[in-house]
Amino acid sequence: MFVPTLMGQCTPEQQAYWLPRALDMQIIGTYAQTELGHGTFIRGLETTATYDPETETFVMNSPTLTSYKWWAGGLAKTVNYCIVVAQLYTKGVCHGTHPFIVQIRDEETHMPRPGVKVGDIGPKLGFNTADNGYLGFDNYRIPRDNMMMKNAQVLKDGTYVKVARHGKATYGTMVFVRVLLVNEAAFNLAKACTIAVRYSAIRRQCSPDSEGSELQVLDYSTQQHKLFICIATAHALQLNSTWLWKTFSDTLAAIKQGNVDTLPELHALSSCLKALSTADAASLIEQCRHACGGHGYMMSSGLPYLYAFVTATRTYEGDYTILLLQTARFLVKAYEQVEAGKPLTPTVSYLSQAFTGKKLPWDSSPDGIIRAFQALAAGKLSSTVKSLRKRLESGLSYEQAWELSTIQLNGAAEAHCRAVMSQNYKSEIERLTVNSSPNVKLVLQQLYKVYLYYWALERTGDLLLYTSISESDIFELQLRYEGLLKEIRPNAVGIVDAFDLRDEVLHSALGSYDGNVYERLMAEAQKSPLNAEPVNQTFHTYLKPMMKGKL
Ligand SMILES: CCCCCCC/C=C/C(=O)SCCNC(=O)CCNC(=O)[C@H](O)C(C)(C)COP(=O)(O)OP(=O)(O)OC[C@H]1O[C@@H](n2cnc3c(N)ncnc32)[C@H](O)[C@@H]1OP(=O)(O)O
Ligand SMILES: Cc1cc2nc3c(=O)[nH]c(=O)nc-3n(C[C@H](O)[C@H](O)[C@H](O)COP(=O)(O)OP(=O)(O)OC[C@H]3O[C@@H](n4cnc5c(N)ncnc54)[C@H](O)[C@@H]3O)c2cc1C
Repeated sequence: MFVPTLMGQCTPEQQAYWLPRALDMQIIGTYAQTELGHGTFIRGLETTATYDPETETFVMNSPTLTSYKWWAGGLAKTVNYCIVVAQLYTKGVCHGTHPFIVQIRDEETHMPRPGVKVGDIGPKLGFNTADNGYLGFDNYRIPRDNMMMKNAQVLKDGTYVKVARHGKATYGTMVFVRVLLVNEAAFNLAKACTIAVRYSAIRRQCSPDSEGSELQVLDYSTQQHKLFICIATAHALQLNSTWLWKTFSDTLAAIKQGNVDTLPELHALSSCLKALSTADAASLIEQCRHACGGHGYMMSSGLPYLYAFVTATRTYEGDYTILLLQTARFLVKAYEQVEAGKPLTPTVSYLSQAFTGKKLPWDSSPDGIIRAFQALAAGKLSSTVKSLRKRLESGLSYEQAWELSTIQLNGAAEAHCRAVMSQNYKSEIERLTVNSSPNVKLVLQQLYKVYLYYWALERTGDLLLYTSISESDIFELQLRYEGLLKEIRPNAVGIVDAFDLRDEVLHSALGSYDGNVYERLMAEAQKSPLNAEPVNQTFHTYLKPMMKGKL
């Protein structure tokens, strides 16, 4: 995040100085925004940067315990520079949060600079190879030029000048990383399903027909139900990430030309796609672990590590709930635009046809299911706006009415995101398989249908509310879904092999290409320090005295 922020928040002159140093690793930096007391609410950050025109420096301070920076990766022991997000004061006025480049350690000795308090935050659920740190300042001075001045400037005399065309331009790095995280979610989920599918082809358990041999667990319908949605979701996330990256690049190009019109839609999209992709990836990686039974619980399976790593992505760079609420703000505005007969931006354009007051006729084709997901999102949005307005009519302020409606707002944003993801999944497959063989197309279509049927069956309650789907339609869809799992089964191992992940990347005794699961589990077990000696010292120190009654 250090380098992208240098690129996105510095003037060309600042970039010319800082970027070569960072890219050559002459300096190592991190992004220190979150504090002990505030992560989500950026406007509530407490670290201060007060401009002193006498010395042309900013004085950095951490006025409270809760103002200590907390979490930044590599901050504890590795980095010598930081981007610090702090409340900017000049001429006695607070201008809100701004980013600053702050040297925290000596470039030769690596000692913390006087006035800098830095350390490690301690062990975490995962991410333990990153020395996430804390950081506080005591009247620590940095040169005026170290304020990142692309979007706002403080002149030598302390005059504050706003440059950016958009009020949230300083949040740019977060948008960029949210876009990257969709890809990260796809990649890690692909790893987990490669491990779980390969293992399920090796693992044999139970014999449904008592005379026959034991089945590969991958042959069980319930196992296919657990795993094939993971493969389909990895594809859906990968294709959505490609699409989102293009949307991001187009918006960035427009911003460079001075046009910020598409930024709100990019923010709404990157927020909900980051939220849903990281949440889906984390829960499906856990599902892959379940699918591997006891051996999935071994660290040597690679799955606990993957889960611990990915579940953090649901929180960092904007918590799941918070980001969905950002998308919900955008959706409520889109609803109002429909009411006012105004045009809508592309990803919400489906809303213009949606508020008919009638249930959408159910159509179980893939296109029909996407339309049903859109109807569901529109229906939820409409009910949410009704709740919001009812609360406003009862005399509540907008903020109070909004707060009370946030559960529904999140539901509407989640449904919208699922509709967008399904639509993108379809259009990206079509775009990318124009020249593919019929068999490749067939397999990709099967996985795509698994995704649609799975989520339709997960959301039958909502579909009953907002479409004309009947009990027999649901029954028929269930049978079709179960049939599809059997069609995919013969290709399942080939499909995960096609992710093309090397054994070194998977790092799993269960998921290696050669399938030597039991040999690898045993080899990994031999590495346990407890196997280094036949009798452990604890026997002599504790067990023997206890058994002899001498403890
Ligand atoms: C593969 C890479 C691995 C990288 C490892 C990364 C390790 C982790 C790093 C981190 O976690 S860094 C810290 C990240 N922190 C966060 O993400 C904090 C989350 N919080 C926020 O983003 C914001 O505080 C908020 C929730 C968006 C709210 O901000 P604020 O209070 O300032 O705004 P609002 O009043 O809610 O909204 C006003 C207005 O602004 C629009 N808006 C908000 N954010 C953006 C944005 N990024 N871009 C464009 N527009 C934005 C928002 O939609 C509102 O618009 P209107 O509705 O008023 O039109
Ligand atoms: C592994 C890891 C690495 C990180 N790396 C960095 C880094 O490099 N740099 C950095 O600056 N930060 C980093 N962070 C911090 C991270 O960005 C924050 O933890 C994250 O943004 C969530 O903020 P929070 O911790 O304040 O959670 P909180 O906001 O305190 O969330 C707690 C709960 O309150 C809920 N909540 C909060 N506000 C509202 C609201 N308005 N409405 C409804 N519910 C609400 C949340 O949904 C959540 O359920 C990292 C975090 C982790 C876990």
